[in-house]
Amino acid sequence: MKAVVTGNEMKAIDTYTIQEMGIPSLVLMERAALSMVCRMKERIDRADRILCICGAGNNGGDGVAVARILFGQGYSAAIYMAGNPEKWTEETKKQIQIARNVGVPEYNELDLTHIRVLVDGLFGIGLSKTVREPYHTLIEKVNQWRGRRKERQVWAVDVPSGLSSDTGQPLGCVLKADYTVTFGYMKRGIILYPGRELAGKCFVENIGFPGKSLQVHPSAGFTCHVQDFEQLPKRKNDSNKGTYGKILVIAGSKNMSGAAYFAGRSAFVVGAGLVRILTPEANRVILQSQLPQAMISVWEETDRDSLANMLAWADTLVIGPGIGTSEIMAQRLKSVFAGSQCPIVLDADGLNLLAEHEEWYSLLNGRTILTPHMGEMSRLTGCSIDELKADRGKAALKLARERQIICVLKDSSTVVSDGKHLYFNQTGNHGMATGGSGDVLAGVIGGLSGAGEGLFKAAYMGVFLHGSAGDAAAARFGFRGMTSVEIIEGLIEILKN
Ligand SMILES: NC(=O)C1=CN([C@@H]2O[C@H](COP(=O)(O)OP(=O)(O)OC[C@H]3O[C@@H](n4cnc5c(N)ncnc54)[C@H](O)[C@@H]3O)[C@@H](O)[C@H]2O)[C@@H](O)CC1
Ligand SMILES: Nc1ncnc2c1ncn2[C@@H]1O[C@H](COP(=O)(O)OP(=O)(O)O)[C@@H](O)[C@H]1O
Ligand SMILES: [K+]
Repeated sequence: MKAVVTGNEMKAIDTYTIQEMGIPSLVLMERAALSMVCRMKERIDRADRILCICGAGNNGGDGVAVARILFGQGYSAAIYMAGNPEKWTEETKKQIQIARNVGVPEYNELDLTHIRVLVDGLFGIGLSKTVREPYHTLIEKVNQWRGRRKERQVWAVDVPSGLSSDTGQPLGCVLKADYTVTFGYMKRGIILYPGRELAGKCFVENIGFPGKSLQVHPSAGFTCHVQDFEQLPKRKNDSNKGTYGKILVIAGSKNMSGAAYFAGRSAFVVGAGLVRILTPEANRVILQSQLPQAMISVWEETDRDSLANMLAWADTLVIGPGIGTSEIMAQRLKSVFAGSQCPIVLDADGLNLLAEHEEWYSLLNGRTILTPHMGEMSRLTGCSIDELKADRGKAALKLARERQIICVLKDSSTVVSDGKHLYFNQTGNHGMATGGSGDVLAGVIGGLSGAGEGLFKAAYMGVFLHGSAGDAAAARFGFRGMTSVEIIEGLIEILKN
């Protein structure tokens, strides 16, 4: 797992490193600039004209140092100081002084005519509120210059200027980058859309912040990488089907057998020992033929005693895909919540029913993972989708804390919260915007929970795994061709490897 920080969290780590650890600010800056130059050299030519646009803050100081190092190595690099000289920080002043001593060319006016590579050191994590003039006009001018011309490159220092490093939203306007080299730790705003797109390809460079800085100023946010697959529950030789969890999937309605199939099959694929699907009679034959490994029970033959037996049997319940929102289903869900004690993954129509029955939260808290997409989240919270997207992390954290549940807020950039921590997902792709993809996720999380994972870990590992499966599916079948069936194949492939 790797930390994902807000601007303020990064500042606290910065300050602690400089003031308490004694690493001088200029040393960090030099390392930041060196790491950036190293990345750039893999992708630029010696003949390229490079212009570093620098603001008054330390982001500008980094930009000046980048220009000076490139110039010293024989590249055609120049500087344009965009910020107000009265606001230059001490470090930035020092960098300009060094650059002038060395003889790095300096533009007095912004002229992009012959430039091929632009380094954006206008604003970093110090940007507050909406970008003011004259910077707004400057950013628009650079964006126009870049246009869609592939031969022109923009490299953002730390974060693209104008982007909120906390929410991924533009603060008025953003200088669109092809590459971003971010220092210390990944920033939330670079993972969350539209920031992820505006930042281009991102490199995280450790420029010497000691681990102790993060221990003293821990971040609430984190993300997972491929090595975190190690965290998945281990399988044992000396085991049986009861070892890996019994999952009861309550899913499907008369014209929706697929939702039950996807959730049930995915729970099996991540390793569940036994899966039982409770669904209407109309789905019995379909599911028995499509998913013979699952046990099928039907609502029409379920009385109070048999429901109690099923609930006592299950280690985890996955509830909601394709169940509809009828009054009779609402009554059934209430009996399920009241009659069970095990973890619950509540998805889709289960969430829509919950939005109409707030009193159910008292039956759910402490043992439930809610997996809303933006529309369902809007129904659950009463906030508009735009309000939710303005700060996804905050929205997930708030619901989780207030309702004492785990919130998986699904989107192109999914976040997961237990009310204290925030997982930011980096796997997955637009090929996953396909019917049934969410049902697969519910089954994956249910399967992991049934295998004994804690709720929060089952939720974020499930999201990580599901996105990775989507990436494997896209690699094999392409974004358009892949459907939820291929996402399940992707799951099988990555879990095998
Ligand atoms: N401690 C350090 O010395 C280090 C700093 N680093 C760099 O320093 C950056 C942070 O530096 P700063 O804290 O100086 O901040 P920034 O350089 O990101 O931004 C501050 C500047 O932007 C102006 N500004 C802020 N909001 C504005 C708005 N809405 N419209 C117009 N102007 C606005 C401020 O007046 C100030 O001049 C990081 O992003 C990183 O690039 C790195 O070099 C790592 C080490
Ligand atoms: N553009 C995208 N990038 C990454 N993941 C996506 C994207 N679009 C959708 N997803 C993922 O696909 C799943 C869709 O879930 P959901 O909307 O509930 O689908 P359904 O109701 O069809 O099952 C979520 O896990 C979501 O994060
Ligand atoms: K920048």
